[in-house]
Amino acid sequence: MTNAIHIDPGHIVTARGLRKAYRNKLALNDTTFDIPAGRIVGLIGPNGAGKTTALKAILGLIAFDGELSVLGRDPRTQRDELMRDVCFIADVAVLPRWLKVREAIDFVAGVHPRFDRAKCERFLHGTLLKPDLRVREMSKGMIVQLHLALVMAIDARLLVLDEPTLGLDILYRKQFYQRLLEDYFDENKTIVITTHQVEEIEHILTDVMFIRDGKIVLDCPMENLGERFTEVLIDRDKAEHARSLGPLDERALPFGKTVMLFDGVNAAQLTGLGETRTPGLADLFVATMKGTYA
Ligand SMILES: Nc1ncnc2c1ncn2[C@@H]1O[C@H](COP(=O)(O)OP(=O)(O)OP(=O)(O)O)[C@@H](O)[C@H]1O
Repeated sequence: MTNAIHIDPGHIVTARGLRKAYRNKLALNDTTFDIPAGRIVGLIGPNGAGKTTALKAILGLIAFDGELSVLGRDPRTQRDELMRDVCFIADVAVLPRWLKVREAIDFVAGVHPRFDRAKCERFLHGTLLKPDLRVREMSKGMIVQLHLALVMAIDARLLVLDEPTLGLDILYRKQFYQRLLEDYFDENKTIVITTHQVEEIEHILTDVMFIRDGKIVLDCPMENLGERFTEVLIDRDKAEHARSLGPLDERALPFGKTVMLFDGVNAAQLTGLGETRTPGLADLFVATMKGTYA
């Protein structure tokens, strides 16, 4: 049965029916998705949804059941080959505190064949990160800058980022994503990012996947969200009729107004109910995940 899945050569990741059980908890439960090349995919889900487990499977760091192809390889058996084309940062707290900037560069240069030292030094130029500065002397934001410089100097086809900006202030977070977009991403690269900070990455994503209880519950290119989902500011006297169309979610606003979110309801049926717009990713996330902690 192995290798029975059809793998589209344009896809960087093909996952079919992934399953990972931790004692009595299913972290991945028939998880199925594709990641095409040249995309920036947000894997978004509540705490404990299985995001990190999915990334660990992609990186060949855990055992699991199901079919998974990453850059045409099985991460369980071809991890070493795979790592030549894949780059990841788990989180920014992993660098040892005694490490100097120059040693961090030497280390990555030693372990990663696609690391471009000159490019890394260009990224560091103009920052406060001088070669002899130690990690313990850096602020959290400076550690992120170092990480960014190290990671963006690696010419990897797939970059995997698990909560890359956790614990950092909004200025650094914005800068991180902006640089990722401007200085790293191109059509030959694919980026997978997990995060809770939906609003900040929304504008750089090309695709979004929502994961809940180990299952992909939404998988959609950003440009198609508007076709599928509509938010309507319902006129007071239209609420009953609107409810009969089965909104995914409903929330009250001041002055007796109501906002309803519809999935796949024809635009023609919604006109006349009130003002319509495409929902933001955060509202969509909240609506989709309702009842998670119930
Ligand atoms: N090593 C482990 N041993 C036991 N259970 C684990 C282990 N790793 C993860 N789990 C469980 O698997 C589930 C999925 O965890 P995972 O870390 O993938 O979630 P996540 O979506 O990344 O969550 P968060 O947003 O909180 O980081 C959780 O219920 C978690 O408790």
